[in-house]
Amino acid sequence: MGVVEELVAKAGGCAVIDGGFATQLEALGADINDPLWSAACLIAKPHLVKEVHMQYLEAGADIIISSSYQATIPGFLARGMTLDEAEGLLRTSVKLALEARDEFWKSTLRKSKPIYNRALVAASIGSYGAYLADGSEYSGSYGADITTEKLKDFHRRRLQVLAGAGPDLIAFEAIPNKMEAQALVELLEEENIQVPSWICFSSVDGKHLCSGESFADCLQILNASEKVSIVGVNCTPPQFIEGIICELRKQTKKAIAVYPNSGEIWDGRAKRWLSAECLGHKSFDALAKRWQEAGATLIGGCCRTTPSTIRAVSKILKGRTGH
Ligand SMILES: C[S+](C)CC[C@H](N)C(=O)O
Ligand SMILES: N[C@@H](CCS)C(=O)O
Ligand SMILES: [Zn+2]
Repeated sequence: MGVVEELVAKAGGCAVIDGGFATQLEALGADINDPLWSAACLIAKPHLVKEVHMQYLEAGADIIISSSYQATIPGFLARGMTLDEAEGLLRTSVKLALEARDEFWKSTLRKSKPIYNRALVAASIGSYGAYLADGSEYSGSYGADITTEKLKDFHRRRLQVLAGAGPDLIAFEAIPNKMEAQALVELLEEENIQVPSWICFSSVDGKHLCSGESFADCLQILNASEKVSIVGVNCTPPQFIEGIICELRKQTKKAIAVYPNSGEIWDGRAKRWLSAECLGHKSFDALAKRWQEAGATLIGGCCRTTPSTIRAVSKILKGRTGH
């Protein structure tokens, strides 16, 4: 059994992923209005990065995702760093998550009735659109010049460095189009990455990827790869998740991960969240139960969800929680 299957089994059939990372850094006072977004904290506020990981572990997350979503080598070079420094910061993102996991696990083992699982650390890799810092992870429009080869070149070194930093998983997050899915699958093969991966898409209509392309077409690409253990969606409004799980279930036998955002909408130009009516009478955790029943085995939250959200999700999915 692989590490993920083992964790899912230990968690009683559904593992809990953490919640919004960048937005929780912001809630703790970090300024992430920056082209590097949350990765700016790797330079300026690494202690806050670790604190957010700790908050999600305490809330009951079985999987924590590193702070590297928008941490890229070209992004750090544009900040005036050397290549060594840029690669060092990528490693630091994984190191901070591993340290938080290990410290939290050690403290848990000292308790007489441990209620937690030893969490896994997923190294985050955001899309090319995240690096562009213009909200294009929600449009999937990368322009006519972008090719699969260019996307592979963009992702290659970061993937090598993060995979070598000792995470349990690689989490490709908010992938908005089919070309990028193809590039990632080819890259995992070319680099012969041994760390299991998930590829999660973003959607703004609940029926297609953000680009308008079909889940069925993308799943065909992912199904052909043994390097991709888990498929799913993240940073997508919660009201669309149940329908997407049903669609994914038809298209794949791989495990399904879902970690939607709060339903608020990101204004990529103004760089702020706009409120939206979306949950109706249902709470996020009540929806999480339905996502489990629909067939997702890894469930958490993305932007604007918080440790309280994850505590409630953990409680409803496992009947137990942190404090
Ligand atoms: C998931 S979105 C809210 C991330 C932020 C975006 N890449 C930006 O920098 O504007
Ligand atoms: N893991 C990232 C995803 C952003 S869409 C975060 O939560 O900040
Ligand atoms: Zn998000």
